[in-house]
Amino acid sequence: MSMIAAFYSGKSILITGATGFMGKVLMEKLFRTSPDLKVIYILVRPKAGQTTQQRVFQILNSKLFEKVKEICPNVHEKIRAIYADLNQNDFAISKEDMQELLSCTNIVFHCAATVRFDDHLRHAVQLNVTATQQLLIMASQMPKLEAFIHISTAFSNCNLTHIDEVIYPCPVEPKKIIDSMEWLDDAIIDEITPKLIGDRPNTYTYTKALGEMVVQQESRNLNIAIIRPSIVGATWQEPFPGWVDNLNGPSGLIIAAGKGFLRSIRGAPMAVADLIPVDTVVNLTLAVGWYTAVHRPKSTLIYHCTSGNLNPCNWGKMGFQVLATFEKVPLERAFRRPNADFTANTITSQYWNAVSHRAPAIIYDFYLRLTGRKPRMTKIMNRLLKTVSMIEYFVNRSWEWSTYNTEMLMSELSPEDQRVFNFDVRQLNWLEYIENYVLGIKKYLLKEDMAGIPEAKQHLKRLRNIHYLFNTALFLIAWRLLIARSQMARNVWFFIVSFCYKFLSYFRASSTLKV
Ligand SMILES: CCCCCCCCCCCCCCCCCCCC(=O)SCCNC(=O)CCNC(=O)[C@H](O)C(C)(C)COP(=O)(O)OP(=O)(O)OC[C@H]1O[C@@H](n2cnc3c(N)ncnc32)[C@H](O)[C@@H]1OP(=O)(O)O
Ligand SMILES: NC(=O)C1=CN([C@@H]2O[C@H](COP(=O)(O)OP(=O)(O)OC[C@H]3O[C@@H](n4cnc5c(N)ncnc54)[C@H](OP(=O)(O)O)[C@@H]3O)[C@@H](O)[C@H]2O)C=CC1
Repeated sequence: MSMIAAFYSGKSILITGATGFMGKVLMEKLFRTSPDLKVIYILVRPKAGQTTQQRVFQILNSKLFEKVKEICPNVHEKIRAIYADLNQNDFAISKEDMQELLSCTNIVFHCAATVRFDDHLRHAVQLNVTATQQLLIMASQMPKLEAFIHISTAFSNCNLTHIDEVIYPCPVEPKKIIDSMEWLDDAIIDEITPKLIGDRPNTYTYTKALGEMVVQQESRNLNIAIIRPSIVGATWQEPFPGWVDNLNGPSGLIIAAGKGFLRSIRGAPMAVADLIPVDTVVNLTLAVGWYTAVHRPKSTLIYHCTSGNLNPCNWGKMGFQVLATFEKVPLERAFRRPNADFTANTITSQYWNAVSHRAPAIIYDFYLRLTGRKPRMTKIMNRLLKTVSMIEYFVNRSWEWSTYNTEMLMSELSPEDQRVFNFDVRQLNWLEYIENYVLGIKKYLLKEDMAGIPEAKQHLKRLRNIHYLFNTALFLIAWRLLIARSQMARNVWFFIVSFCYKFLSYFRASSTLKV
């Protein structure tokens, strides 16, 4: 019997960010392994025209929850969706709901965050810092609380190269930042943002670091742990391999490469691609919840959920395997044949941006205009290049995260728990994982039918022929222009033509002689 699964039985669990990528997988695993848990409270806001109930209904009826519904048929009754907006005071939770949350919750998993790299500092502070502070204040009023697990990111200290499982202070106190966001106007915040984030690349990593400081400062006598995952990718094993449902991290760029939009990224092929499957993060999170509640460590422990130091993969290898998979299972309606690379040189990268990204987009838009349609490729390409510029920081460097606490926890688990809540990334086969990731993107994210693969391959063949035709035409035009303008080119042309003529005459003469 799994001790961790048994621990969650009968428990009331509060999850923030349950509608997000990680939150959904966390809920799924909890229901699948501990179907006897009492209730999962989730804080949900209405979104995109859907009420909170409709959103929950959609999640429970998704492919991800298929297995859960077999194991725990009354899963609908065990989820309590509570209307909440983490940007509001007291999260806009009603008095009755708040009372229930405060009096019943045993474990809190705080996953909600804004993960946008370009979010305005005010908004990123509100969600990643102030909301964390408010949730901790709420947690301190929960008499039955056994553990509070905060999800941070391994990149909260990405300004360092070696990162230990400790909280590193930021120069300005989070409380001062929170206060200042209340009275500074947007223009001033824009001006001071680069100074505040310092040598971090964006507001996301900065506010996640502030969030950790808040956790430390507001911890009081709570049992708290922090988990720092690196770049979270599709599922490795559970509930099935390759599940993913959003464009964050590598997923959007893998699609862009598969569709043939993305041809080159300025990145170091040998830099460590510190990906971590989402089910691995969730397994560690649940194990940490159990350990924190049962063993009550004296201080707040931080757990790095990373792959680089135990089982490293690099960007070059990852890119190669992504392309190899697209050879076998191409995406439908690609713009060009998938062919992308990491290039460490800035000038080469700018060259490829002009030749392989911008120029084809301009040419295609020109073609759309000619055929009476609305141009759109330049806009798509600008968006893609913006995304690429934002991730460049992360694909040009390698980090070393110590994993002392994570390894300690692994050794504390029973063999059964090590199997059911496996977070040993040393067992991961990267080539297999990346292939499943790419297949998962095709199936679960793009919802493409596998029956369409032959047609997708035919389409790629047509694109290859168009590519050859286009290049030949381009060469001939360039050559024609060159010989019209340069005596030297004309001489070379004359030399080649007369050489071919002589060769053919000699060949014809020798074959006549033989007869
Ligand atoms: C060479 C071989 C190639 C093989 C592929 C290999 C890929 C390697 C990639 C490496 C990736 C490395 C990533 C490192 C990240 C490390 C960071 C630390 C990890 C974390 O802790 S947090 C999780 C990461 N967070 C994110 O990924 C969020 C990033 N997204 C953003 O910040 C914003 O969305 C972005 C990119 C700034 C765009 O903003 P904006 O222009 O305002 O656009 P919208 O967000 O409103 O979206 C508009 C439109 O674009 C679609 N979209 C959104 N994100 C992506 C994306 N990543 N890729 C492609 N398309 C994206 C979105 O759905 C919208 O579409 P519509 O159709 O609805 O308009
Ligand atoms: N994905 C990754 O690569 C990594 C993620 N992390 C961390 O993991 C955690 C989960 O990330 P992930 O699941 O990928 O992120 P998602 O963007 O998929 O999910 C974010 C969640 O936060 C919720 N949320 C955001 N704003 C509000 C709000 N105002 N009120 C209520 N809920 C809100 C979202 O709700 P809604 O659906 O309504 O928008 C969603 O459920 C985050 O803390 C992130 O920093 C760490 C490392 C890497």
